[in-house]
Amino acid sequence: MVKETVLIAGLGLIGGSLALNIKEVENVHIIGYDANRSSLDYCIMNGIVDEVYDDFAEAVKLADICILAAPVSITVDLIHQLNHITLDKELLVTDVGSVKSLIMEAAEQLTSDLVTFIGGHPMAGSHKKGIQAARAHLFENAIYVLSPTEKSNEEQLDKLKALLSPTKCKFLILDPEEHDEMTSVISHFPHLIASSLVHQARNWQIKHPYIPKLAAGGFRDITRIASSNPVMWRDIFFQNKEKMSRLLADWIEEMQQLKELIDTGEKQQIETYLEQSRDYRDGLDSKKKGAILSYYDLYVDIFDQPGALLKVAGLLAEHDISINNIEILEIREGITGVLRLSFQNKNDQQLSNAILKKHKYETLIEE
Ligand SMILES: NC(=O)c1ccc[n+]([C@@H]2O[C@H](COP(=O)([O-])OP(=O)(O)OC[C@H]3O[C@@H](n4cnc5c(N)ncnc54)[C@H](O)[C@@H]3O)[C@@H](O)[C@H]2O)c1
Ligand SMILES: O=C(O)C(=O)C[C@]1(C(=O)O)C=C[C@@H](O)C=C1
Repeated sequence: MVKETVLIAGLGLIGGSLALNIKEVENVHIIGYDANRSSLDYCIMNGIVDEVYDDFAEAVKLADICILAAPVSITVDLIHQLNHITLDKELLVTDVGSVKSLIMEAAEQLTSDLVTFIGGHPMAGSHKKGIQAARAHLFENAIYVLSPTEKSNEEQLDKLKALLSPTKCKFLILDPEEHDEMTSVISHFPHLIASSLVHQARNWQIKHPYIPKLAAGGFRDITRIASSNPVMWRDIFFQNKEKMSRLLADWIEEMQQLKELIDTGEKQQIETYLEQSRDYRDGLDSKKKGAILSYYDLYVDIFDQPGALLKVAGLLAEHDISINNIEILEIREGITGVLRLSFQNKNDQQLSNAILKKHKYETLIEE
């Protein structure tokens, strides 16, 4: 079987994580392109790709499949560049951009008969950036949106799905406009709000220098994503500008209504508002509904002792249980803190609960 060459253009968190998965596919030669030389060196040193190039045109001429994994504005530029590169074989191009419309518009302007584009977006990531943050398991069970074009056919779509199959993603075909509206609500706008909450705290810190010390689990949970990559998010906000602006207008109106309820002391209405929000949020996590990817969580009380976390992880490792994520929700000196352990399946969650209980840990299972 002839080896296919896959080019990943942009070897950061997402491009690097995809490379780690595509390595599992047989008969694939992975080449990488990035504007940052140290990312390319890191990829070679760690065997993430087979070869690297610092010239896009040179690399793309060698490729059968090209995955564009740079920030969205750069992805648009790279698609435009494809029109000025002379190819001598067919090329299937996809991307991973968080906003689809402008990327798909650029793809429609591709002139070569040899080039076919299928849009893509894995609905998983993190607030970290760069190749060092790349992880093979990043996409497990996540939705992977694919947006075929008029020119693309089923065979090409299947080829792409096969290439991405080690990610263990669930593929979902979406129209770009629909995609951008939904992601603006569930991904892009929440990032803006998280950042605005951090700004608000920073402004109040002028009056109350002690504010950061009071920031406990709640503030940390809701603002984690404010630590994300500013360049990437700036690009996302502007590529999805109209939808962001509309959501901001809706949000301002809703905040105005809430202000009035608070100002006029409408306790019952505020309680109802909170109840409705809690019920919808809890429903999103429901494993039966499967609306949001949720892990099987187990909460464990631990004391602030050296090695407490290692001890819990060690006990589970002895039983070959793999933990998907560990998060310290809150820990203060000398008192109990809470560890949130997330597992991929119910069996691991239940088994871990039994093991930790046997070792006298206080646990709580999230059903
Ligand atoms: N981070 C997430 O949670 C997430 C999730 C899904 C999709 N995405 C999308 O994935 C894409 C990449 O995001 P990321 O999180 O991997 O960012 P990242 O910053 O970790 O990686 C981006 C990479 O692109 C490279 N790059 C920048 N300019 C370039 C250029 N001109 N030519 C070549 N390479 C260039 C950077 O050097 C870097 O290695 C974005 O389009 C983003 O919208 C991000
Ligand atoms: O987990 C995170 O930190 C993310 O922000 C991931 C996240 C999101 O959920 O909004 C971010 C951007 C994407 O395009 C897809 C996923």
